[in-house]
Amino acid sequence: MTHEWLDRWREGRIGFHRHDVHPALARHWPRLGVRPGTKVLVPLCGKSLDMRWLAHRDHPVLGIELAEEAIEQFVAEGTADVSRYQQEPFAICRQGSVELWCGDFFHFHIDQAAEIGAFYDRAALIALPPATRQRYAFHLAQLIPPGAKGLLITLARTLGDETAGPPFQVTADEVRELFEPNFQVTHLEDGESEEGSGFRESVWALARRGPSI
Ligand SMILES: C[S@@+](CC[C@H](N)C(=O)[O-])C[C@H]1O[C@@H](n2cnc3c(N)ncnc32)[C@H](O)[C@@H]1O
Repeated sequence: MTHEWLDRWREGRIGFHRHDVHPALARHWPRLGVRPGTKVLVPLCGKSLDMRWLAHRDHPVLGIELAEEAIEQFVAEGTADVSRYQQEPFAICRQGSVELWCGDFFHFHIDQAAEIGAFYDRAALIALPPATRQRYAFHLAQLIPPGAKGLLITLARTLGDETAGPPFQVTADEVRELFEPNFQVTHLEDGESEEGSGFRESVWALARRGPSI
């Protein structure tokens, strides 16, 4: 799967990338009550413009992305100076208040997550095959401190093979199964299914519960 993502970026097969800010982020983030200044973790971030939206609202952003191409494209599309440094095994690229960590999300360690106080997942969970999603939910719970909140956007298929992907369908039952052990899970909305897209999005607010994991 790792190589497939790198191939996609190299070949420009990035249909998942949006050229605008996700409307559900703009609509729901302000209602989560995450304080300005809180650092937001964006796992499997691609070169999402949502990170700039969060940064403009005074949130330092820490994105984690496997593909160097994605990170280079993100900073090339920005205007601020870029600084680069290393925190093994990640190569980090900082532009303004957005830090992009190039490497595998599952290698990102709790010690590196010290300042994180919120998260945003659009097309991260649904990029992962079923067996990896449990690992993702557990890893996220390890990185997020009690009380921290996040927004999660999932997809359900309205057409075609329900097991195909990426993107993978993640049902409401699965969201609850994956996250309820460690998060309070609130369903916020089901989006419209865009004509012919074959998908319907769902938006969730998650709040990390006490220390048990
Ligand atoms: C479906 S895309 C979504 C990107 C972004 N969240 C967005 O909304 O545009 C999934 C991204 O996750 C990256 N990725 C996949 N597995 C990863 C992993 N284990 N660690 C970090 N990034 C990963 C891929 O390279 C790809 O850019």
